[in-house]
Amino acid sequence: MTRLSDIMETQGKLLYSKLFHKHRQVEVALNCSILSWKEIERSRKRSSGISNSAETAHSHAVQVCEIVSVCKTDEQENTKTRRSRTNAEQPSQLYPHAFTVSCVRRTRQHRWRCSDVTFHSANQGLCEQWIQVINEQLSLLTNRPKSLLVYINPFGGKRHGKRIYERKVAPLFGRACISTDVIVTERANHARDHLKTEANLDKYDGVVCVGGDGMFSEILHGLITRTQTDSGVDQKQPDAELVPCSLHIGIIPAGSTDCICFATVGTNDPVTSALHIIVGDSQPMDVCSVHHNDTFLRYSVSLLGYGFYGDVLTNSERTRFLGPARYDLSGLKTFLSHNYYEGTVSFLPAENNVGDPRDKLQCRSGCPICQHKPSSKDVQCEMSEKKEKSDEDVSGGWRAIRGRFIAINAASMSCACPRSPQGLSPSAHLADGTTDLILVRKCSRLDFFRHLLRHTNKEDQFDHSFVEVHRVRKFRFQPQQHELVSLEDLSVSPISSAQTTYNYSTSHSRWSCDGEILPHAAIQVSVQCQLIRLFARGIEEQQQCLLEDPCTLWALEPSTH
Ligand SMILES: CCCCCCCCCCCCC/C=C/[C@@H](O)[C@H](COP(=O)(O)O)NC(=O)CCCCC
Ligand SMILES: Nc1ncnc2c1ncn2[C@@H]1O[C@H](COP(=O)(O)OP(=O)(O)O)[C@@H](O)[C@H]1O
Ligand SMILES: [Ca+2]
Repeated sequence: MTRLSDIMETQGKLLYSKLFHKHRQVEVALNCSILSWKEIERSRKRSSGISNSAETAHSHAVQVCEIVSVCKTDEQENTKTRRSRTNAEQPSQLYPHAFTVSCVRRTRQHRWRCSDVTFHSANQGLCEQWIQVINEQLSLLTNRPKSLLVYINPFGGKRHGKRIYERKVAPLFGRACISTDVIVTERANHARDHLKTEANLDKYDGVVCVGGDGMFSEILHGLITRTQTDSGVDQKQPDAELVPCSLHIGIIPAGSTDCICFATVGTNDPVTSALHIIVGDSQPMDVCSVHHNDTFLRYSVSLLGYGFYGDVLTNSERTRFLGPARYDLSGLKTFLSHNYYEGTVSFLPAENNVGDPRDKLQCRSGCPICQHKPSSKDVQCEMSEKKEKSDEDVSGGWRAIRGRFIAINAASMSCACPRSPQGLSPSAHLADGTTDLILVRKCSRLDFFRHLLRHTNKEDQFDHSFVEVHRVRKFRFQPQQHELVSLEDLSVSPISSAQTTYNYSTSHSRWSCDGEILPHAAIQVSVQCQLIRLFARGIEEQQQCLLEDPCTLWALEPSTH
């Protein structure tokens, strides 16, 4: 790791000045990637034998790519600061000019805040020069969005979407000089339809969705469909080679679960998400395409759940007025019903080099597994090698499992969320071109409860005899076709552990696809590697956050946003 003292001595400084910060004289240096400052008096002491820790405690650095903005300090703000000081601190009055750098500050649990650092000087021209040079460096960061199209679902989650955007996000976008067109949706699928056909996407660097996973799904569908239409690709064909979307998607969490935001950022916090958008982070993401008998149904990026999660979602729709609490009520009801469903799951296992759902290698920022994007050719080569090695394999590498399942879940990402901080598949990857297929077979209520409970702690939820998990590139599900049953049987409930008769209409569950219900139980799913990109960077390792961000620990003034 680069030491702060090294940074200060780096050759090729763009600008170097002695300025005042918090009424102390500091040496401030800017090179093309780092803005750093250290107290002059303390650094002299250091050179006469004071330890390294003192040096670290009074030296500070910010990466240029994490600077939100720089501007002339508000005159009133400057005067206020000077008045609040005693006579002993008069020097600042001699330095009436100032500029403020707003930058990312990491706080606990992956949250980011925007903090201000103000530097004072007697020389107005010098302050202007600093503002100009920092702005020039910021303008070289070409990944930053300048223009965004924002869709707000006013009815998502606790119905706070509009307020969250106006109070917490818009001021930050304004500060970062990002222009926005904002559309508050008036009906379900408004955003999807607008993106599909009407929006002039050439104007924008990204699309921002304010809402939950359902709202994200609208943006996803609008953008993928538009990209395929513009490129002349027929997305309805199961084997279509889809074209990746060029616009990034930002998510401001304002829904009920917000799993896609949580699993890509590490927290559901609107300010953190806004800052990831501002700095132009980029996280590629896999997308599953779901078909029924070669008819396109939907795309999915997080959870495709049949059985338990499908039932939770179906039941929860009737109590949508309860907001996020509807899932707790419906979860309890579904758990007590203890239904299971028969069918056959067939899947194409992923190659060995993408790891295993139980390997405990979690997908984190800069994940080495996701860095390598295999071409469809690579995947096919590897598959045919695998097939040659396996003597019994006569089905092109496909495997089939028939059984009675309480839940069939395909997690294309961890699906971490506040209810389950590690997620349904803690080691699933965001952008490896695979999904983790979790099969929970019929078991006792108590065993299923134990399995569910493990989603809320760090115990291994796959370590049960009735659970198996496979990392796959494609899968199919065919529900059991039951013989027509008598009218008498139709009046009884679905298959439950207490009953042996079938209700024909309810012996099938329904698939929840990122929180939307699919109209068919029989589906074919194929993972499209890195089809979209989010304004995110994956979850940062906690330690990595602190080491990379020394300035945040000691240096910043209390004005945070
Ligand atoms: C004994 C305690 C058991 C607790 C088990 C908790 C397990 C939770 C796993 C949640 C996985 C969530 C996967 C994401 C699903 C969302 O796409 C979907 C729609 O979200 P939104 O549009 O924001 O409303 N949410 C759900 O399906 C809710 C699942 C809740 C399950 C209790
Ligand atoms: N203006 C609107 N009126 C009604 N429904 C809407 C509107 N805008 C979006 N929706 C739909 O609301 C559903 C839930 O939205 P979402 O933002 O995911 O909230 P939640 O997380 O609470 O489910 C989505 O399916 C979306 O299509
Ligand atoms: Ca994946």
